[in-house]
Amino acid sequence: MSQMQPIDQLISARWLLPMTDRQVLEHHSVAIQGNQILDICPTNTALERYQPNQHRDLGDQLLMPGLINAHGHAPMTLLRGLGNDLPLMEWLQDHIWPAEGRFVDEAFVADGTQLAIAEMLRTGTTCFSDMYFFPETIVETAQQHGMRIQSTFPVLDMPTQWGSGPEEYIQKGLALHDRVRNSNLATIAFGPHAPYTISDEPLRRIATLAEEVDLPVQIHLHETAGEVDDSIQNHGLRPTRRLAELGLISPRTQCVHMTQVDDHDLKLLQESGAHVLHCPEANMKLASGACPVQRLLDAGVNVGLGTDGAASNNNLDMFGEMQSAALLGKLSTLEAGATDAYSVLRMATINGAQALGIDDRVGTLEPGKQADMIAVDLGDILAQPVYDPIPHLVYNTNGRQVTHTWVAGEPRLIEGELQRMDLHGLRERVNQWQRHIAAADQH
Ligand SMILES: CSC[C@H]1O[C@@H](n2cnc3c(O)ncnc32)[C@H](O)[C@@H]1O
Ligand SMILES: [Zn+2]
Repeated sequence: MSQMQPIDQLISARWLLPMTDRQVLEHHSVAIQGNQILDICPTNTALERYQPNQHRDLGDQLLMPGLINAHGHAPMTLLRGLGNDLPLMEWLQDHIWPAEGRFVDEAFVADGTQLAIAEMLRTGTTCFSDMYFFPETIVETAQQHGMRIQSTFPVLDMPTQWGSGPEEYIQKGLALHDRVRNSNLATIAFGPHAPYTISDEPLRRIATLAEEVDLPVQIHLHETAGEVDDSIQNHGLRPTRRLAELGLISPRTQCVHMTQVDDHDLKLLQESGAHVLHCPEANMKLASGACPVQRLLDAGVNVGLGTDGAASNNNLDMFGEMQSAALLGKLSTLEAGATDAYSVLRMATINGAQALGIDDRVGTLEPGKQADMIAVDLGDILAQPVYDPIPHLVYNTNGRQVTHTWVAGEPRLIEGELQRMDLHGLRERVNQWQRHIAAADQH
């Protein structure tokens, strides 16, 4: 008789979506050893082949890769709902930047990040990219709660609570990179805020350093038509062209928003291998515009998906974001076939991983990859019938249907309950922040 192989965990479900192609596997299991996927096979075979330390049979649920929120500002959960129904610059200048100037410190960043992590783990996100002040605190909080992160350290011309100017931001960011270079969960990237908050000289320096140290660069780009017009006035160039001339449009570049794309911009993106990160809900809420996602995908540009911060969304639920991406893509082109459900699921998984440069580790369920996975309950009567799980996930599902979340094989959400997080203490601190911030916003 053949020997059964001892393994750490076996997780079985009615449906399994590996996201390596459009297949939906039925009655399959994932075998996990340590933090990695060892095998994916029919459950009958798995039960003959493996002797798991723990076997979790999820019944009428679906297993898929954890979602990758490729752009956001985690601590801004504490500013959720501050300044609504306003365009970008009014929202930033009259509400957000004054509140940040007054309240952002390490405690604000730690509490806001924990709140964001609670929401993201609860709604199926296993990896997030972040751009905010005090990235050291953000990375530490993500590591404490076992979440995968790309932390992009901000670089701007002006001084903030975190630093005096480009030189100090870069020096602190690179020191953070040095500290986490061996981490399994955290990677670091440059985060020049936007073409309108940083001048040519530091942008050129970032391009050189990113190449030398081999780090990605994430930047808000072409968020509004106004940004493009201002750049033409101030620099004689559209922002993407300006960045390209400074050496900053390359396969390591993650361009956030891109609601304005002319033929020349498209060519620059296509030929450089730069990535686009689409944030449909923030773009709709601030009336910034619509990123031409299908046109980019058709041209071979990799497009990931992000929520942006909770202050312009106003949640971090990537299921809602997928639905918005699919619907906005159709409305803005008047093509029902645009941004189809499978393409949007790819944007929220493997495309995000590619943009962040971690697709060798996450983004699909495959042997050898990290066990970053989620289980989604498709059994509720309100979700019946399920003809095809792929469109069902995009058009019917919301983040609260996520029942389990694993990061690197560790369960962070079990049967809807966040593990190892003091939600009571967090709620008290968030209430305190709200009282202080609301009082200041009225003056
Ligand atoms: C430099 S840290 C991040 C900085 O970005 C601000 N921010 C949040 N959302 C947006 C957006 O959509 N466009 C531009 N800037 C944004 C945030 O308030 C921080 O100041
Ligand atoms: Zn943003």
